[in-house]
Amino acid sequence: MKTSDLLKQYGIKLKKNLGQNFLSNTEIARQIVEVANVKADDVILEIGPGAGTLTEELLKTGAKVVGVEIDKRLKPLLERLNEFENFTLVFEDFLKFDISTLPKHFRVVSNIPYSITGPILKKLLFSDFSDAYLMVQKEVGERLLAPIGDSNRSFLTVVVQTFCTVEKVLTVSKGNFVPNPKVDSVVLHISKNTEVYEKYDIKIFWDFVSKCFGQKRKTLYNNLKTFVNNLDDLKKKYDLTLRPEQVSKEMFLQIFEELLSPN
Ligand SMILES: C[S@@+](CC[C@H](N)C(=O)[O-])C[C@H]1O[C@@H](n2cnc3c(N)ncnc32)[C@H](O)[C@@H]1O
Repeated sequence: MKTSDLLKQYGIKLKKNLGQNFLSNTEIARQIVEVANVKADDVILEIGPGAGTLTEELLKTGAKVVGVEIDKRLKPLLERLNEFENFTLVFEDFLKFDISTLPKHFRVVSNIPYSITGPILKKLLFSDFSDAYLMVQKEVGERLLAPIGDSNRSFLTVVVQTFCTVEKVLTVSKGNFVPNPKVDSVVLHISKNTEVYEKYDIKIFWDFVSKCFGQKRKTLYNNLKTFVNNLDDLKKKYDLTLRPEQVSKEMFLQIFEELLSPN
């Protein structure tokens, strides 16, 4: 059944504040599952299954799917998928969900709510996930993929690109959702770089880079000055006159190692 008909049948009006732009094209859901190469022995986390369009395609692969949805109004609609024995449905705010209950190396396939992209990424990056296929708004995708020197580059870009490999695998136009969002979406593949995870503490690096981007328009020197006492040695080795968006992930890692890393 079409997503819009399902919503009508269950009398559900979508909420903007929950980022409820539901996928209405089953073919796109199939493409995402295919590109993610979902296998029967995978454990897949889906954040916000919504009306279950993507969920149903994930379940057909035989993979164990754990859907975490905040909106209890969607219960009757999503419970139609309980016929799949491989489905676990949890009604909870994902940001409060105990992610440690998932087995190590779980995978993520989700069309995530736009307004909490940052907190979702933080929770995933700090977890035992192995890789994620995330549908995000195009501009979020551009920010996470932004190269050195691009004004779109943020501290999140640096952390994600340092600890993971990020690539765009699909573009999905706005016409494939109900209601239609203002912008197109992209599907990103974010895959954990285990060597970097083993060597550095992502939580400390997250705080470090976030402070380095404290004032994006100022130089790295001026940002570092706010939390490092003496920059004399560092100034001799690195060009601290760069703005944070102009600094490579390698240079961030080197400075991090010198200053803060306990390893
Ligand atoms: C962009 S929609 C995607 C829905 C569905 N996966 C699809 O592709 O059609 C985002 C979904 O996330 C849910 N959501 C929003 N905030 C959430 C949160 N904090 N925790 C869990 N789910 C949330 C919304 O209710 C909605 O179902």
